[in-house]
Amino acid sequence: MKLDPFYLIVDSAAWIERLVPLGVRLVQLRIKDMDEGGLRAEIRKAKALCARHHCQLIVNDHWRLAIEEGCDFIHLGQEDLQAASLPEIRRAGIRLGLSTHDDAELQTALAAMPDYIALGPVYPTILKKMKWAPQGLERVRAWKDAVAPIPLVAIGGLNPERLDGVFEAGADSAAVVTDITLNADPEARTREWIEKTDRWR
Ligand SMILES: Cc1ncc(COP(=O)(O)OP(=O)(O)O)c(N)n1
Ligand SMILES: Cc1nc(C(=O)O)sc1CCOP(=O)(O)O
Ligand SMILES: [Mg+2]
Repeated sequence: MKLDPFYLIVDSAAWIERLVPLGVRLVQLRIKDMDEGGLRAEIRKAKALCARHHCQLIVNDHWRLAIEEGCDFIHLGQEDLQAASLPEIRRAGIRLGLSTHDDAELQTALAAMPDYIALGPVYPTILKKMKWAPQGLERVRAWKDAVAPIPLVAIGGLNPERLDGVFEAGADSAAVVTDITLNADPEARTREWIEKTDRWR
C-alpha cells in the first residue's frame, strides 16, 4: 500500500473543510474529549468531505465509531490497541495504522500486521507531553529496516525544512499537526507541504 508523503492531522471537520480542498490526499481526524454524538457528527462530516475531495481519511482512537460510520482506515496507539478488539477491526475490513516509540512497541505493532507503522516523536513536539526523547533520523533508518515492506510514518516536530531528512532516512510519509494548524497562514503552509513533498510522491 502506498501512503501519500504528506499526512495532515487535524482536530475537527472544520479544519478538513478548510485545508483538504487545497490538495491534501491523506488526513487524520484526531479529536480528544468530545461526547459520542459530537464525535459521530465530526466523523460523518469528515468522511463526506474527504470523499468529495479524493482524500484518504484516517480516524484516530475512535475505532468503533469509525467502523459504524463506514470509514475504512483507523489509527491506534499502543494503549488504544490494548483496549481495542483486533478481530473486530479485521472483520470490519478496516485498515489500521499503529504508533510506536520503542523496540517493545515495535514488536507489538509488527505482530498486529498493520497497514503502516508510525515512529515518533522524531523531533521535539509541542502538541503533547511525551515520555520518549526525540528519536532522531538514525532511529527512522533503523525503523525502516525493521518494518519494510510495511509503510513507515514519521511524526513529531516536522516542518518543511525537515522533510528531506526524514524521507532520505526512509520514511514513506510525514505526519504534521502544529506546523500547519498553529501557522499564521495554514493554507499557505499546507501548499508549501504539498509542494515540498511532491518529489517523494
Ligand atoms: C500518524 C500518527 N502517529 C502517531 C499518533 C499518536 O497516536 P497515540 O500514541 O495513540 O496518541 P494520540 O494521537 O491518540 O494522542 C497519531 N495519532 N498519528
Ligand atoms: C500526536 C503525536 N503523536 C506522536 C508520537 O510520537 O506518537 S508525536 C505527535 C504530535 C505531532 O504533532 P506536531 O506535528 O505538532 O509535532
Ligand atoms: Mg491514540
